[in-house]
Amino acid sequence: MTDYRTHTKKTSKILRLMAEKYPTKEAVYEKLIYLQSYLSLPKGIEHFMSDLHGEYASFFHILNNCSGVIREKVDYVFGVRLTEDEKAEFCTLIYYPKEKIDQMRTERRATPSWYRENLSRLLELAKLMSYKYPASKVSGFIPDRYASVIVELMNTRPEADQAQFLYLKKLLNTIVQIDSGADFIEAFTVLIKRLAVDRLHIVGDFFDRGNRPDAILNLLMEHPSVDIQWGNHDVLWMGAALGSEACIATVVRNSLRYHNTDVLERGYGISLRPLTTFASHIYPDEAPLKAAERAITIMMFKLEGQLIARNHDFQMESRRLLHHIDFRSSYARLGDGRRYELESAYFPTIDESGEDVYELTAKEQEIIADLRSYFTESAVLHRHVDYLYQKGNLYTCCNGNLLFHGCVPLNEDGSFRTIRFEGKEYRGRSWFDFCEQRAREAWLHGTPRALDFMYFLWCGRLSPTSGREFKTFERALIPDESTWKEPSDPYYRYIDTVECCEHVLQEFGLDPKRGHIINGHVPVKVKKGESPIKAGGRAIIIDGGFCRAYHKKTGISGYTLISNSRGLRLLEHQRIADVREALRANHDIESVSETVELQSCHNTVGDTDQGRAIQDEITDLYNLLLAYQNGLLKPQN
Ligand SMILES: O=P(O)(O)OC[C@H]1O[C@](O)(COP(=O)(O)O)[C@@H](O)[C@@H]1O
Ligand SMILES: [Mn+2]
Repeated sequence: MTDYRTHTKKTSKILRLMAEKYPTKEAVYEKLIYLQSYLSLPKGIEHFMSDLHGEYASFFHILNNCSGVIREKVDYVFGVRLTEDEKAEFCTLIYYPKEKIDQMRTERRATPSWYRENLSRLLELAKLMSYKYPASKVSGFIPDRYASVIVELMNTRPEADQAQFLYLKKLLNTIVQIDSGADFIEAFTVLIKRLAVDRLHIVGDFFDRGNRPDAILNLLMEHPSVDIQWGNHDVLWMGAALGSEACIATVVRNSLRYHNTDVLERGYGISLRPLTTFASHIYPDEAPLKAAERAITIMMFKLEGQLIARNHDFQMESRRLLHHIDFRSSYARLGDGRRYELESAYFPTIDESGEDVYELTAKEQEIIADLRSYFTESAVLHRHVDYLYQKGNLYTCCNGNLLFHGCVPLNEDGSFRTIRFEGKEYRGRSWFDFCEQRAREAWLHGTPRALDFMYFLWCGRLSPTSGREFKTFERALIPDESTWKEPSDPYYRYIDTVECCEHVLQEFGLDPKRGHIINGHVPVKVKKGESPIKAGGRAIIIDGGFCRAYHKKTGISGYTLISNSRGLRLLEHQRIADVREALRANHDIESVSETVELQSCHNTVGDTDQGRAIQDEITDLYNLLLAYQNGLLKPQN
């Protein structure tokens, strides 16, 4: 009885709230008709990318050419009506409208007929691409200032009727005559790009290696529909911004290694001056950058060592190695019991005879405190980190697929690994949920334990974003490369088996037979014949190496995975293009397309997560209509 009453009370509360939004029967009809029919349209196009690693030029181009989709649509619409050169030039106009128009003006080719011709081509393309969307959604994609004229243009049917043909001609002529051709071209290109990508998923690693992660994030922040799955490099920077000293030292070290100090200094206003001055003092024989890298590396090992010592649950004891250095002989004893010679025996900042090799010197403390204040006070960095927290998660379940950067920790036999942490046990999804919660604690409360945790997420063997035992100590200090190999989680082997994929999908509440796992983190060595498609398409690893440093390894320059109404398709981007190159010769990134999965029937909006939410709304609307009809609620007139 009580249950029934609470239930009806709750229902009528929902109905009353809905009645405020839809006060008349007509308003309910309108919404119901719209939602019901929307469910039958093809599902929106999702694009997935990962491991952007600061490669702004490539990302900018791929965002502008919508991963190659625009070129395909142009081919489809204009086929042999335009020559290859004309199509290439038209594509460049869509990718870079402002720059292309400037170029045409400088070359005195921007004639009224050029404007008219291109506007009419853009209109034709936009019309074809809009068929997948309800009209109201299309108008939402049009930049406000031009909405009414573009809607008018989109509604013309010149092929059906002579009067319509003349009407369209007049519209275009007037636009050009009053000198607004350039504005309208630009507005159309915005619309076309929105129509090409309904949702963008970035499966982690914005930062490090490439030099403009800040510009990537600025660009992305303008995109209307994005979600992010954090990568290990992202959590490292997030931890640094929030004040973790171990994260700060590592970020600075990575930037120095890749000569990317501009990101820090110019992008985020973080001065490395105190560090470089100090470093050139203690390593006078080294070049300034090298000296700074050496100095911060030792600080990083000290801070990391302290952090590992106070966090046994991270299970990273094997990474505390400074105290295994025999400073007199300049050898270090590693976990395998063997002694390895060090690259250098010179450790001016370590008190070799002292009690604690992990203690920072007074000067080091001063430097890290300075750096810490720069990181925690950089407004630009904090805007980016807030965005990563707002749009990002450790994993995302979207339309039946599971997205995360690294791995689900497994045992050697492929079962989920149980992880003990602070007296509790976690495995599979519960471990992801715990890790995400702790990462959010760092953002919301900045607790020391959560800040330490961010470092663990960056490089912990059990971290879902890493899943590798980093050999930073060996890579930095021991020339013998046999010590550099980083053992990784069994997940990275098992992911090639259908059984493992199904097990993981099920663990995250997804249909094991229909879902896919989408990961980044591990560069796919295409050159060596490795495929990004695992377990017959149940998992796809889309780290194609946007980052230049990895091109040699992967042999390509990045992937975009595309999910449309017919299935999944992978685009392999062949070589980097940039704006100048595109404008000079209308060059595009060449992309090779591979079908991962082709469905026999089209997926509709009704088959998506959004579709299921709409279905709920429809049920509520029917109930409201019923309440209006049977007098439970009174509609307004
Ligand atoms: O997530 P990613 O891109 O694989 O980066 C982490 C890797 O980078 C490293 O820190 C190596 O970096 P370097 O190439 O700069 O030496 C490895 O130890 C680690 O496995
Ligand atoms: Mn990674």
